[in-house]
Amino acid sequence: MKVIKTSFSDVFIIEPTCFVDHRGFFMESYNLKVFSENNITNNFVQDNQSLSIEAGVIRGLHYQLSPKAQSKLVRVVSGAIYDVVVDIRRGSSSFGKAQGFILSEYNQRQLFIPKGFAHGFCTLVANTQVSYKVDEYYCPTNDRGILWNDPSLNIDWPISSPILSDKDKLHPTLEEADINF
Ligand SMILES: Cc1cn([C@H]2C[C@H](O)[C@@H](COP(=O)(O)OP(=O)(O)O[C@H]3O[C@@H](C)C(=O)[C@@H](O)[C@H]3O)O2)c(=O)[nH]c1=O
Repeated sequence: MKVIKTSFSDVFIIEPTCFVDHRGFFMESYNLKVFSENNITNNFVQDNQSLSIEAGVIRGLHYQLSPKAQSKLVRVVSGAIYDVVVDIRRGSSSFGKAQGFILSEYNQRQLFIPKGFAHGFCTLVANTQVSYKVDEYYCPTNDRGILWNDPSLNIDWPISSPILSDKDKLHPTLEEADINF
């Protein structure tokens, strides 16, 4: 299992070692010891999974307000996504900066996202299932979002007319958003 740095000092790509044989493959999708050795010491308390039936579904950009902020460990069980993080920590030198990563069933890459980032993804193929661990329980009253196509974020989404939830159509821009980290 490799832990790879990104342009954000505390966002990491995790690359599990995949053992392939004539039956298929085996991999460890999570290993507490490896994470601890890399100073990722979150206590994950909930596992989530979503299915998006179509390519071109965007979910996000989501976060939970402090004290219910969540770190996330995201992976793709089937299909592929363009996974995006946005630094929303006021005072951070990278506040408002976004970065995207391809996670897929083929590269088996995972993304570790610390508290203080908004998260969203676009499905690149039909029937994409995303699974992720979080280190704080879902809290609807602290659930917040930022508009997926906020022009200030310059996110290079692979699609211009995505399929969105009603909730995700109505989020504010980062400038207007309710943020406290
Ligand atoms: C996120 C979540 C939702 N729900 C419920 C609320 C709602 O009725 C239904 C669907 O919720 P949503 O529309 O928010 O699901 P979705 O748009 O898939 O939300 C997810 O998007 C990605 C990008 C993330 O980063 C996740 O943390 C999460 O916010 O599931 C839970 O019960 N527990 C949870 O942890």
